[in-house]
Amino acid sequence: KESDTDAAYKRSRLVYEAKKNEPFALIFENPYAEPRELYWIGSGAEPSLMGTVEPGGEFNVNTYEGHAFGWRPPAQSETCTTDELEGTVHAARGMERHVFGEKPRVLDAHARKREQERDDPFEAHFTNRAAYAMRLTDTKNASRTVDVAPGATRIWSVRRGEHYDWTSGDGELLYRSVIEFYDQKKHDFKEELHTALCAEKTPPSEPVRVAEYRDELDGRDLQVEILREEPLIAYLPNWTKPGDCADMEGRALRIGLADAQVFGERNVIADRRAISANLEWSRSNETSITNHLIKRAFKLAENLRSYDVTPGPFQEPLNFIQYAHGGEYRPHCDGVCHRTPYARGGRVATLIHYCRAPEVGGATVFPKARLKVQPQDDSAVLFTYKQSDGYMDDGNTLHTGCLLREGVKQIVTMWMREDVHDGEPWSDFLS
Ligand SMILES: O=C(O)CCC(=O)C(=O)O
Ligand SMILES: [Fe+2]
Repeated sequence: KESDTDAAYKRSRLVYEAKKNEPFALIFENPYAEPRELYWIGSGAEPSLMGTVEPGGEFNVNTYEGHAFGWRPPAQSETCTTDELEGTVHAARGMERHVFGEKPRVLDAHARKREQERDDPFEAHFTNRAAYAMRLTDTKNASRTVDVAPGATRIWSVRRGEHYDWTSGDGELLYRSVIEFYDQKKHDFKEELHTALCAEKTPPSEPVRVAEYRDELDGRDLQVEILREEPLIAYLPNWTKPGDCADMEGRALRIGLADAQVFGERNVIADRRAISANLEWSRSNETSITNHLIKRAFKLAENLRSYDVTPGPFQEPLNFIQYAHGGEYRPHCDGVCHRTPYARGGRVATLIHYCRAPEVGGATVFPKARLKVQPQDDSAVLFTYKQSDGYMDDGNTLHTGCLLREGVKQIVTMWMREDVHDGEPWSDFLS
């Protein structure tokens, strides 16, 4: 007599075999600039033409597990033999789409389910972990709003990519929950180190001393407002000249501003909600505004911290960043900030140009150092994280771009590295 386990196994094999023989949909995509002919390679002598796929176009077929397809540029000859094909692929369940020229991508059952579910609604728990009442609002539907008492949890149906705002009793935006992926259930509002610093009631920090700085490159006398000595955090009023920022903005817009890095499948990013473009050192125009600004900033760092930093194409590109309402850059260090020895080729300092100051919110704050810089047009902030003892900072340069409450904020971030040169550019030191 057959055991239950054997019977169950046989049944599952039968279901599997049956499914295997069911047709499924497969989309072919032509990424090339010219059309491609799509062929089915059956058991016959010659592949048979299914149709022509236009540049960027798609072609749907219903096919079966293991069936073969091929493609080639059109009008090579009236007939087609397999060796005239430019590429071939075997259809597999879970393939769903095949891009000519690319490796076949077959999703296993689990990945297929995930893919389908990615944008499905699910229930998320929003908990107010602060000691005061907060209001929660769906940013794509402002009438969907609810008060959340201290300690209380609200359960809402949400989808990946949505944003939910937490505002205080007086209507100030304090936190934005971002639904980064399907089934991310827990979304808490809690006071973080930077919350109070970022709030409007906290004024910008006063300098501990003001230093005079002679900018030899432009023949200008500038003031350096030292907010902290070691690691150094300094505010630089009037750092850029009229036209400097407009030039960098123009370059960035010509390149095109795009979302911050995309990490594999995780393409909703909560930590840095802004669009940006890299501004490279200009090799064709050595006296470009960007190059000049880099030279000026490096001189300043050399002067204030005796850093051995050399400007040039071997340094990282600048990053033009634009924040809109609700944008922010959550707390992070630009370099290493946990008191380890400086490693050759690493970042030692950051200079942020404030090109367009936000109207409300959008300060840069340093939670551990408890400092706040409120951007003004054409000012900048410089902070250094390689200390004079050769060790890195211990967290005082941790910083955040606060939530932008009104207006637009445009900055240009510059990083400085020691020990980089033409033979060993910055990209050699990515770990
Ligand atoms: O937007 C800001 O104020 C901070 C930007 C920042 O931290 C960065 O670009 O690394
Ligand atoms: Fe940063």
